[in-house]
Amino acid sequence: MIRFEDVSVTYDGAAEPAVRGVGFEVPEGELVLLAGPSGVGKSTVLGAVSGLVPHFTGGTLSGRVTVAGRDTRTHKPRQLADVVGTVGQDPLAHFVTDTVEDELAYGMESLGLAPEVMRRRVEETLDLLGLAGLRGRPIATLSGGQRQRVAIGSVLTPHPQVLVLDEPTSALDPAAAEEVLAVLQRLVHDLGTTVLLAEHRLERVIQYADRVVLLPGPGEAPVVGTPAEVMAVSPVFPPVVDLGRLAGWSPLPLTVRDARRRAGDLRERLVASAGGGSGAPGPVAPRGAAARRYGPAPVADAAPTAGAAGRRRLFGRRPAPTAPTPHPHIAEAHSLSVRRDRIDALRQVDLTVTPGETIALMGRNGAGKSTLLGSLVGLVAPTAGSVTVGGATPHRTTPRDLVRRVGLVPQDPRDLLYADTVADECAAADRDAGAPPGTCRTLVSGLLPGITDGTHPRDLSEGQCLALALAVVLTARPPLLLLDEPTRGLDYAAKARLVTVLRGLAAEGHAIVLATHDVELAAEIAHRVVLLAEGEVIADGPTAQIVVSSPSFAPQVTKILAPQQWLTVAQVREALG
Ligand SMILES: Nc1ncnc2c1ncn2[C@@H]1O[C@H](COP(=O)(O)OP(=O)(O)OP(=O)(O)O)[C@@H](O)[C@H]1O
Ligand SMILES: Nc1ncnc2c1ncn2[C@@H]1O[C@H](COP(=O)(O)OP(=O)(O)OP(=O)(O)O)[C@@H](O)[C@H]1O
Repeated sequence: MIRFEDVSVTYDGAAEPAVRGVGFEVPEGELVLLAGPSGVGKSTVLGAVSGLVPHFTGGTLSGRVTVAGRDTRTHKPRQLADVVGTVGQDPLAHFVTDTVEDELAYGMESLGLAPEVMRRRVEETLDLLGLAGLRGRPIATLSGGQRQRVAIGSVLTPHPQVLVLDEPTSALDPAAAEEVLAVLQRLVHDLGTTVLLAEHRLERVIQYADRVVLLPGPGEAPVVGTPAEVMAVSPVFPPVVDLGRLAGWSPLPLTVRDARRRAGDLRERLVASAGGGSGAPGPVAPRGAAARRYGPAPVADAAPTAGAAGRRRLFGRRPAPTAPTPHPHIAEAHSLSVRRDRIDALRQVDLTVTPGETIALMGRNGAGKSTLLGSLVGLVAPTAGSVTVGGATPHRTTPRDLVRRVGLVPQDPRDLLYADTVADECAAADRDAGAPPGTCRTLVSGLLPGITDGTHPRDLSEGQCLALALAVVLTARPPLLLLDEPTRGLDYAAKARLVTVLRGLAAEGHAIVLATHDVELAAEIAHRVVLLAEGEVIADGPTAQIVVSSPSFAPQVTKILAPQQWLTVAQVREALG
């Protein structure tokens, strides 16, 4: 159904092709996962299927791409629209109408479908994607995940033969991601739809893939095979594979279920090695007041078989006793309520943030995470209650004053980027922060190598764009750092580097609050998880305690090794010595 023959794409002005010598085929009725590191060319490959590359992006495409027999170089995207439905990485760029219902109908209207068919399919899709409650809402008022669901719904309604999806679950909460992937699988199985999907969070998608096309590195030819074959050699792999490699399991398990069946011996080895040694490198306990409140391991909940030393391994180092320095809270919210239009986005939220602690805000799409971050940075004013950051009231503080207290990397990192080149953006960030020249650029390269100075931020891949926005904000080293979904578009290696940078900042006393659906990231880095539901805080406590007890928010390693309570592969590796 989709065929690539020796395809190379070179963007205008680029010294090297973005992808080179790509050849693979996707048969009708298969779900194929396109995987590979950030910036390796996944979106470029997807764009070549829908015709956006090169018709909209410019550049030259050599070789041949055909979809349902049509050559995408000689057919413009509009001439492929009856066959291919595409969702890009930026849902906002995708929308043509103003409301949810209109958006779901738009693609069908352009294809001239009968009104009764349109009506039925809109209703079906609203139900399938859990959008019924939002049907009349203006798209501009939706949360990030709600928008992503609408974008996916709008390409499903015309029932295209081919779906091309770029990180379709990047803004979705874990349960919503599972629902969307189950819907896609049903289309593949029941209607014979062909799906080509790029995704970084392989732990979410690998079990749905019939085959994987891996782009291992820039300009390298793809590796094509079954998920198990490709995962055995891939430079990007989910925690379940990482754990399988560590434990020497063969064949490698790809799902939590398969791994659990193999995990008996590993659990025994972990019990046997729990006798001695030092603590494990989990989220390192914060200093000062936060350490007193959240650092010590939650002893009562620790694994019954692991003993005291083991418990220390599971939950991170017990903090060294510190003098009781009076650390003021860097941010506080008291009975904070925010009403947006007619929506109660936050209800009576109480939150304190202490220097040195890293907090993960988690919860369903639309739960109020971005609104809470927006309140802390003055973008959203409280309807009732109060919020302060560094003693100031954010929405009444001038931006100049506020940047010394708090920095936000927003859900769409492009909102932060204004300059025409990466170099100019970095120079401006250094100037604004009063940092030595080169500070921002060093951070960019440290997070994601391979970004060139002269590139226009608009032309960066999703992960590259995020790395730049992160670097711009990190250059100012704000005492309170807010990150909204900071791992979209980032591969596992870039995520690990981000974790290192953030741990360093936390160790120096910066407070970090991140809104994330990435349970693996929360397990790696957060001392504390605050769970929101419908604008209310429904849980607030040490990460291990909150995520272990939740089927939605538990990371893969926790699920595999339960009832022992491990969070990350790094902890297991350390424990095995
Ligand atoms: N329109 C464009 N003009 C110039 N260069 C571009 C353009 N689009 C992408 N690039 C470059 O091509 C390379 C591949 O980008 P692409 O977006 O295809 O990667 P990706 O694998 O999808 O990345 P990510 O995982 O971060 O989304 C990157 O180096 C990027 O900077
Ligand atoms: N500008 C706005 N006008 C009206 N309602 C809004 C606006 N922005 C957000 N909302 C609504 O407020 C609620 C909270 O949205 P918010 O963006 O804070 O959620 P979130 O937890 O960050 O979601 P996601 O995980 O999808 O990013 C949602 O119901 C959303 O639809």
